Amino acid sequence: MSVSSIADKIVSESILIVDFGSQVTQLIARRVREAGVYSEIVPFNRAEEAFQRLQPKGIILSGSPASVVAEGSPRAPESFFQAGIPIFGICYGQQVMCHQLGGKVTANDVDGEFGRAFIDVIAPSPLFENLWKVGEKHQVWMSHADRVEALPEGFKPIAVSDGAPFALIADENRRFYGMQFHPEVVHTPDGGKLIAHFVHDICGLAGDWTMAEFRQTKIAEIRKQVGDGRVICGLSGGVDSSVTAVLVHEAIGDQLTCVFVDHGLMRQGEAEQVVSLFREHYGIKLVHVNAEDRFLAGLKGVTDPETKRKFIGKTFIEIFEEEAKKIGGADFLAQGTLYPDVIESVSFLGGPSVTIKSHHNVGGLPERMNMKLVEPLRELFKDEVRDLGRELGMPDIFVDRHPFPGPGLAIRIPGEVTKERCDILRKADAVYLEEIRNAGLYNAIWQAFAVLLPVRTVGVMGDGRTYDSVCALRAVTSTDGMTAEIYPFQPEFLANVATRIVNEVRGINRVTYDFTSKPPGTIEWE
Ligand SMILES: Nc1ncnc2c1ncn2[C@@H]1O[C@H](COP(=O)(O)OP(=O)(O)OP(=O)(O)O)[C@@H](O)[C@H]1O
Ligand SMILES: O=c1[nH]c(=O)c2[nH+]cn([C@@H]3O[C@H](COP(=O)(O)O)[C@@H](O)[C@H]3O)c2[nH]1
Ligand SMILES: NC(=O)CC[C@H](N)C(=O)O
Ligand SMILES: [Mg+2]
Repeated sequence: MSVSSIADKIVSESILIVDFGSQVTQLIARRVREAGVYSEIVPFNRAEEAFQRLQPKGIILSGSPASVVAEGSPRAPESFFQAGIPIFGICYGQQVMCHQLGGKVTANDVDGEFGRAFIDVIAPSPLFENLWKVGEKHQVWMSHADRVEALPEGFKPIAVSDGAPFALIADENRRFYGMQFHPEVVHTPDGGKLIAHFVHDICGLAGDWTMAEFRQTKIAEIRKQVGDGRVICGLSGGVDSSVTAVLVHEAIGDQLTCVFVDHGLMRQGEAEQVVSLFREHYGIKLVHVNAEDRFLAGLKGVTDPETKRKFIGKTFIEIFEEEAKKIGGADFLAQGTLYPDVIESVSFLGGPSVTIKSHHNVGGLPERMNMKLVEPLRELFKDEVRDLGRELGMPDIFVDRHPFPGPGLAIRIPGEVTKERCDILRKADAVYLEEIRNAGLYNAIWQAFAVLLPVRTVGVMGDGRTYDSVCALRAVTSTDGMTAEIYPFQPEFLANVATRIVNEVRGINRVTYDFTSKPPGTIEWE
């Protein structure tokens, strides 16, 4: 198949997900993609224009914190119910569909159903043929207070629960389905299969969307967007920018120049590894900027976390500008922006959210440099980016790498950042990661690192007194970094790492483990 016909196919064989602001809308996209079908999430108030562009083969309406009966609560475009294509409403999505089609929804602020529930299947449906049978009970996950009291014409219940007589409803003629539970979360064990049945059996999509096709489509798109233009890409060696660089390079070759900024805040051996992989494996044009002195000079005496972050972000931008000028200017900036970074969630809380910490990113760059953005990973989640990296033949050492923040070790050294303290932290971090790798735990952990605390404590080594720094170890599991659980190491493992660090790293005489989940903690310490 030619590249352009693949692109046409992907766009025409898609599912449109209408976002009403649920916390878990992204998971719907995820399940659809797992079923081998391309999908896009759009906020409800922009859904109509997205429909025109995509011409989807099915629509999924998400949940919402809003109540259908509240004044001004969101609605699906009326035209969707006349489009002649299947619709799948989840929770609020079911309620809003029933409300708009003439059913009745009632508000309930007293109690609701939150958490695990069971549904009884009471009628057959093509939605779950070969999956569920009449008379069976299935576990689902509920999170609602409002409920549908009367169904619109044409609908009938096909499963019921104690709290929701209309747990699952269908209008088989129009191919409209609604459910009070959330099939997209893992606590609904068959939920992913139910969504797969909807996109395959009800919408008639083949489910042959693959990373190989995605790669070809993106390459075609990048070529079309960039033409003969010049592109620069900030390369950190992290998963997102590395995959972006390799993909863009495959599309436009030498028109791409990568800029790796070594701010002296990298982990042990990291700068050398990034530069050699890219120079040797890929022959990608790569500018290696050694800016350690500049960053450390600017960080001298700085102890406030936000001041550190802002200085580092600003200096990154200055360096990108300088490097772009040296190659005669660039028309485009390639960035590894991922789906969780771009989702335009619908805010019901009013007002902007508070700044917890200023993440370094190059978001401020394009406006100032007048460069257009090339963001081929915008639709993907992190693990899908890893799949794409593997599809591109990239080695595991890049693809499976834990995320590493742009400001690097500076935000893992509370207090003043000096070269000496960076060196101490680099050694402790390397021991910790080596032990994690040796124990075969690296890929089970989302992110692990050491932090060097500005606290000195007393110890005894070789019968002598020591008075040195404390090192904290952190390891978390997560899916997107927004929430995280601590990794439950065996005590023996941590004791062994602590012994090695205290013995091998001069300057550290005590090691602690951080047991804080996110929230209330954040993953990084600053
Ligand atoms: N040392 C660096 N040199 C050049 N660009 C960098 C550097 N650090 C970060 N960046 C830029 O900032 C972007 C954001 O960093 P971020 O850490 O979110 O992504 P990443 O490093 O590519 O992937 P990962 O999340 O796996 O670490 C990167 O994609 C890259 O373009
Ligand atoms: O590129 C980045 N620039 C930053 O300034 C930054 N701060 C935090 N992180 C990473 O984001 C995830 C969530 O981190 P927090 O819980 O500390 O906010 C974790 O994976 C962090 O490592 C950053 N990444
Ligand atoms: N999860 C949801 O979509 C909830 C919908 C609505 N807010 C309710 O409480 O019933
Ligand atoms: Mg990174």
